[in-house]
Amino acid sequence: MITFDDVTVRFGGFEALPSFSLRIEAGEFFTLLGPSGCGKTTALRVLAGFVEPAAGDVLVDGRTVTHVPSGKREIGMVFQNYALFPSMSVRDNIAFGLRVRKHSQSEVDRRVAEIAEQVDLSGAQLAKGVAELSGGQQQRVAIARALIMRPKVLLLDEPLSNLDAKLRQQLRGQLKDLQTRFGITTVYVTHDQEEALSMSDRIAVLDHGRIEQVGSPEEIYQRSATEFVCTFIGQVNKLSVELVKELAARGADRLDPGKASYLRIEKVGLDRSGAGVRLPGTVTARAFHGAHTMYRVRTEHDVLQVMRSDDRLDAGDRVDVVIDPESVLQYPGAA
Ligand SMILES: Nc1ncnc2c1ncn2[C@@H]1O[C@H](COP(=O)(O)OP(=O)(O)OP(=O)(O)O)[C@@H](O)[C@H]1O
Repeated sequence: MITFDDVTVRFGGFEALPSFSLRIEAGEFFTLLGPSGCGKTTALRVLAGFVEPAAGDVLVDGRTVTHVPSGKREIGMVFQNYALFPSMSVRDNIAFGLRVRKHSQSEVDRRVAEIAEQVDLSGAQLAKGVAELSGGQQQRVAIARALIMRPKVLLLDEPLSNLDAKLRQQLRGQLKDLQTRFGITTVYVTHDQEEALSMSDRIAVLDHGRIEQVGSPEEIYQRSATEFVCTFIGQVNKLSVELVKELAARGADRLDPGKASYLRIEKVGLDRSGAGVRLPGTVTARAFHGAHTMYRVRTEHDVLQVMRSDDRLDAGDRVDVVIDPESVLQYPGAA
């Protein structure tokens, strides 16, 4: 549906995207995830037609659009700051694109009413000025304004990052529901790994303009392909050479102590019944987070961060740390 074929983008002498290739399927909720400056917005802007690549092509529905002007690409965009017209009413903001294209008044009225209902904006809200709406409502206006043009593709550039944490969480679900309901191919840009994991069908993790891994949220998280992906997604313990040697000596002979080794914080067992290699440890710190508790546990070789759903332990408690060698992720590189 969307293809980036060897796309290279340069700003002066700097290559923001070197030979970027990616395929996004029709109807997918696809996320470009990576740290600040990794090139995700640049990739989105190439797709939208705001940045022209130095080499390579972009295809939408099998048609090359590399040199097609932005306005003719049938692509809707929602930005971080919504880019709404502050002096216009909600209704006029949503109707803007149709009016520019000279649709009849009755057609505009019909489509505004239809889209407002789909994104849950009431008649009273349509009559308000955009500044009178909350951040979350303004975001729905921005989405309605994009969707009313019936684009083939919806691009969302960090659309939740201006909102407070609680609302952001709520809107993740709403946005995903909307996308499912419309079935529209969506490309989402974020640096927030939790957002990416909870909303996406597939994710591309980017670093320095290069794709490190493309996969489902589960693949990216459970089978991180590179050390960068492993440490960028979720929280991990880097294991010492001594600890990996001990695991290897105690039966985990697939583990290579010469490699960089990681264990996700929720994979460290503190439960006698767990399967794996047991190591004596002492809890040195505890932080209660409500739904889970974080512990620091000292073992002979390492201090491990541990996330547990129960909070029965305290600093000073002796515990059995249980490590299932199958959960250890290893990568070439410095151990
Ligand atoms: N118009 C431009 N001129 C020069 N350099 C640019 C331009 N746009 C982006 N860059 C550079 O290209 C790189 C990628 O930028 P981009 O905005 O795509 O990153 P990003 O991953 O979206 O980051 P953020 O999350 O901070 O927005 C950065 O190093 C940035 O400084």
